[in-house]
Amino acid sequence: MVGGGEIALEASGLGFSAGGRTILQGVDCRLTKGRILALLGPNGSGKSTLMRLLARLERPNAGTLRLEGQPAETFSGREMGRRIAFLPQNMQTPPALRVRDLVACGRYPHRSAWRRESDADRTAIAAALEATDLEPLAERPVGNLSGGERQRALIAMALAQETAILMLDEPTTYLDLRFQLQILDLVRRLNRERGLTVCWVLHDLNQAAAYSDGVVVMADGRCVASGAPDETLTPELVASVFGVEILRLPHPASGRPISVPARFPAPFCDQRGAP
Ligand SMILES: Nc1ncnc2c1ncn2[C@@H]1O[C@H](COP(=O)(O)OP(=O)(O)OP(=O)(O)O)[C@@H](O)[C@H]1O
Repeated sequence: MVGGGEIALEASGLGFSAGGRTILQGVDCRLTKGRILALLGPNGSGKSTLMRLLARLERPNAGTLRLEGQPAETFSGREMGRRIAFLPQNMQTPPALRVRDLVACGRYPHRSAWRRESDADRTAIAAALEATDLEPLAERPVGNLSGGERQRALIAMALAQETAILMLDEPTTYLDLRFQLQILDLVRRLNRERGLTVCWVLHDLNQAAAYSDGVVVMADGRCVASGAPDETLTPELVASVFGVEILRLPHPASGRPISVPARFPAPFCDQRGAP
C-alpha cells in the first residue's frame, strides 16, 4: 500500500482470467486522493489488465473494487465515466477529426445522445485546451499533429471529462525525450494544481520514481511490491522482477537515487583494437 491519506479507489484480491488463462491473481491496489501511482512491471505482467479492471472496463473474476468507499458495481457506466477518465495504450483517432472535436469527445458521460453542447461542455473543453496549451491547434486535424501534440490532445480529451481520477496507460510511449518530459510535467502540474488523482503505467523506472508518489510492481499477474518509489525500486527487486542487474547512483543534480544497468556492451573494435 502507498502512503496515508483519503482513499479514492481500492482494489482487494482482484483476480482476472481470459482465454482459459489466469491473468491476475490476488492483486491489492490503492489510489490515494491527490497522489500519483505508477504501475510498473515487465511486458505481459498484467499492468494494462489491472488498469482496465480499476477503471471498471472489465469485470474481475475475484476480489472487490471500491470507489469513493462504495462498491464499484453500484455505479453505472455513466457515473464511472464522470469519476474516472481512462486513456488506453495506442488509442486510435480518426485523422480528419479536429483537435477541438476530439477534446469534446471527453464530454460523453455528461451528455445525452444527440444533445447539443451545453455551456458547461464548452467551458470544460476550453479549459482542457488551455491547460494543455492546445488553443492554437484547436482547429487542426489530429492526423497532422506531432506525436507529442497528439498525446496532449488525448490528455485534453480526458481532462474535458472533468473527473477526479485520471488513468493513463503508457502515455509517453513512442515520444522522444522532450515530449516524454512535457507529458510527465503536464500531468504532475495538473496533479499539484488541481489535486487530480493519477494512475499511470510507465516503463522508465527513473521517470516513474521522479514523477510518482507511489509505485505498484507487477510480475506474472501478481503485485510483488508497493510503496514509495525510492524505497521500493531496490536493485534486488529490479533483478528479481526484470532480470536485470542495476546500480543505484545519486543523481548529480538532485542527489536522488537513479537506476542504471550494471552491464554495458563491450565496444566494437577493428583489427588494430581501435574502437
Ligand atoms: N482478453 C485476453 N485474453 C487472453 N489473454 C489476455 C487477455 N488480456 C490480456 N491477456 C494476456 O495477459 C497478459 C497480461 O497482459 P497485459 O496487457 O495486462 O500486460 P502488460 O503488463 O500491460 O504488458 P505490456 O507492458 O506489454 O503492455 C499477457 O500475457 C496478455 O497476452
